[in-house]
Amino acid sequence: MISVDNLSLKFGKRTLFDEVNVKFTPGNCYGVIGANGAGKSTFLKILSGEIDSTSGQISITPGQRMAVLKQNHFEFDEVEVLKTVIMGHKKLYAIMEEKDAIYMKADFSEEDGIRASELEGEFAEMDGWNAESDAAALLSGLGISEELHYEQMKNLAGNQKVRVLLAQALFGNPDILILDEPTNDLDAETIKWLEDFLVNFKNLVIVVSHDRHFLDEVATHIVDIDFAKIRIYSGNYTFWYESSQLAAKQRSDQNKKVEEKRKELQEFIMRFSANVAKSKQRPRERRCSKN
Ligand SMILES: Nc1ncnc2c1ncn2[C@@H]1O[C@H](COP(=O)(O)OP(=O)(O)OP(=O)(O)O)[C@@H](O)[C@H]1O
Repeated sequence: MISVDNLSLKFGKRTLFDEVNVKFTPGNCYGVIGANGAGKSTFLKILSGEIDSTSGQISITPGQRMAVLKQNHFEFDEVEVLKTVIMGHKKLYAIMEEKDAIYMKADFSEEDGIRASELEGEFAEMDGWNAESDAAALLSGLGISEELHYEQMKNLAGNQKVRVLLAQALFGNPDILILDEPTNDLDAETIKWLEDFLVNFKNLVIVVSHDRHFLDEVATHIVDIDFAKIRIYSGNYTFWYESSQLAAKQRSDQNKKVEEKRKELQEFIMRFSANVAKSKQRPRERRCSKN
């Protein structure tokens, strides 16, 4: 779970977020929407710890692993594709590296043996033996064919890199998945694959997307960023849109009624004032006629 308490962010004189209080709970997929420049990407960066808020607090359930779709397409240029995906699970990857370094040693000591067996235990617990096949399955699902799995990232086209980085974020069943515009550069078939993946994903997802159809398919809740406030609504995008249209219509009908009443009252006051003025004039007219 992620809990956001009294979060504010200011850039110079501009307040991007003002005293935001929201909670994101496991099992839900939150689709983040808002006008261009409302602060969607910035909000995800605060949640993932990439940038700090001006005030307030973000609390994440201890021990939960967060995976974030990387935006820098060149970060892993010198790394093999399959390895890039596995690197998405930092702890598992660190264990693999340490294990390999020990086995490469020419002078393998008793301590090395003890450490290696500890690492093997942790590796097995994390389902490490399936890491490569899981990573390969994700890549294939995202349209990266097997002959590219052992290529370096720099040899891939831009739209292929995006898919590998997406596989990296999805790898290893993270507790919290943060995705900013994941459908960019994906074809319709791959978007469908991602929709199915997210619908079946049991943990917490927070996703920014301009793709309304995608949000309709995956979102269980809508997070609306508007005028420095953040509100969460249950339901997918269409449900949110129709509810907000209905609410806007109800507000507009209500405003019309209030305006009609105000006009009626104004007319009444004018008529009343005119009558009072007339009645004040009459005795004077009478007095004038006597003289
Ligand atoms: N480091 C920064 N310093 C100053 N202003 C910033 C900084 N980062 C972001 N902003 C501003 O904050 C606002 C929100 O940016 P952000 O990218 O989060 O919006 P967004 O809702 O994701 O927009 P879009 O839909 O266009 O991607 C923008 O006006 C942006 O220029």
